[in-house]
Amino acid sequence: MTRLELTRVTVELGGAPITAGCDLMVRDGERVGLVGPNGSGKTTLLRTVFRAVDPVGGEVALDGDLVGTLSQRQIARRVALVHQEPVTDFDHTVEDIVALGRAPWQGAFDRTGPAVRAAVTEALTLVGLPGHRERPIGTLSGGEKQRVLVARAIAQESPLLLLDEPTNHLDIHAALDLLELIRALRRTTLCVLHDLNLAASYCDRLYVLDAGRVVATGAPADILTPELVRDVFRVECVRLTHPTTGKLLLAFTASP
Ligand SMILES: Nc1ncnc2c1ncn2[C@@H]1O[C@H](COP(=O)(O)OP(=O)(O)OP(=O)(O)O)[C@@H](O)[C@H]1O
Repeated sequence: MTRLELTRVTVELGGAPITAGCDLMVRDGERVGLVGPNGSGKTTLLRTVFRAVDPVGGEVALDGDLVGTLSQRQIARRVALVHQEPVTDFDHTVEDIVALGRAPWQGAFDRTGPAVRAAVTEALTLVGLPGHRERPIGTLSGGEKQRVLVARAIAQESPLLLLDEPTNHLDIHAALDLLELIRALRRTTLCVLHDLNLAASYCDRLYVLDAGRVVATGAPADILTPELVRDVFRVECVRLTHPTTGKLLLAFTASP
């Protein structure tokens, strides 16, 4: 069982308010999306979960435990992060990166131990990169790098997965592939996504952030109305139904 609960979370950075009184819950097994315009506070909210940012107000709880009472190691056993920056550390091999996922579970970090090697093999096989183990990370494509970060999260065995724009640098095939891979992992996930159609097809529920506040939450088809999209994202759209998946499909036009 895993459960993430943010209650009235308020964050200030550099003396400026970034989020204000945000409530957000991710229940066991759910795939929850966090959407909103650039600068609305999505990444900041995500960062409160692993204490990269401490709120000035409100609470963040993992399975009922306030994250402020947990060590980084305890948090890392419960939460894995797949972030948006491409891996730029050219010197490390794929194996080095994935093995880092085992660090929260080890006494003295030993990335060459047989248990770690087995975990790396299993994770790389799951993400479809079993032959990439010895490759320097800098030689991989953007899609492959993202898969390596997912493999690291798999090796971490944390029940909650946080994803910050995981499809950002990916072409549409790689983006759909990655989301399908994450869906197949069946972890509880909170995922920041910019593409509302990807969010609508991938997520059970969405939270919409605007200027640091949660302005809507619910099933994508219930909340992504033309009015909300206009108010929050400043574009016009019409709602369609995907002919094969039956999912909500938004067709956008720039506002006049
Ligand atoms: N360390 C910091 N000091 C001051 N302001 C910050 C800091 N980090 C972030 N901010 C500001 O907080 C606001 C929210 O940023 P955040 O990255 O959370 O937004 P976001 O919704 O994830 O944006 P994007 O979609 O562009 O990634 C932005 O205005 C940003 O400039």
